[in-house]
Amino acid sequence: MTAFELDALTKDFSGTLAADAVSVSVPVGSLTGLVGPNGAGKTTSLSMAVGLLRPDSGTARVHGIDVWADPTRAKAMLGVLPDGLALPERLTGAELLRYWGLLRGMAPDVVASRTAELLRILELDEAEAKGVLVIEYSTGMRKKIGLATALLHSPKVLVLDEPFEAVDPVSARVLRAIMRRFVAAGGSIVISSHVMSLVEDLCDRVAIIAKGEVVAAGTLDEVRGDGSLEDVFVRLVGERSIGEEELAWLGS
Ligand SMILES: Nc1ncnc2c1ncn2[C@@H]1O[C@H](COP(=O)(O)OP(=O)(O)OP(=O)(O)O)[C@@H](O)[C@H]1O
Repeated sequence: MTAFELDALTKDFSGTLAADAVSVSVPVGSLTGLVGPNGAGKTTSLSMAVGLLRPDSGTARVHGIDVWADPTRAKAMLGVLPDGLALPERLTGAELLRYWGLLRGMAPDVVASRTAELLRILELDEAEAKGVLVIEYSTGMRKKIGLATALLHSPKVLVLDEPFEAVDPVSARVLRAIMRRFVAAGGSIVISSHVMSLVEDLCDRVAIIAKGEVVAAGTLDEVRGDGSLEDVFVRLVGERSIGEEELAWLGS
């Protein structure tokens, strides 16, 4: 069964075809990695898939529910960590989560207990005790509180755009453990990442996107064959080297 289906999602930004019929299937219980070079169309595709950016054409379905035709039901099943998350910043992490949970119609006592647990597991509880506001958070702390907002309502599908960006190695382990726990409990995840080793370690499926098109997709083993994911990525996306004469002024 498919948890999350991106079906021919297309977006043209005044002549830039950022996503050209992007189709990606995320089976239930899978952890799917979306990889591709800068500007490939990952954020555009994921934003359309979760209901943040209206596609020119194509659809996205969460457990069969169309994200754009039935957003309320679809979004109840989605937990989203967008790229460059805009958060209300003059709140502490706990205040932000309470506000987020109540907006979603959750019971206040459930919000309170999950908030305390998430802050503790994500090691944001010390900052909370000192009354640190989200505006004062580091980039990695912002990722973590963003992930907490994505998890709070116990969604069925997590969509995480660059979840490990700026996150320290200890916290990255915690994030990986949370993701594995989520999948073991029957959830499904799609992440975008530039870190191939991490995708190989964490994901069971992968889609490579380049210039707005999916150029390879399948299980990790199907996509990488006998080589590494990085080898396949570079082969499909094209290598770029620096010539002898380029940047010659550096160090002169
Ligand atoms: N709001 C926008 N208006 C115009 N062009 C856009 C907009 N958002 C993205 N683009 C363009 O669409 C293309 C895909 O961008 P996108 O952010 O989806 O790539 P990405 O794969 O997420 O890149 P990165 O890995 O650098 O985050 C790029 O050419 C980008 O310049």
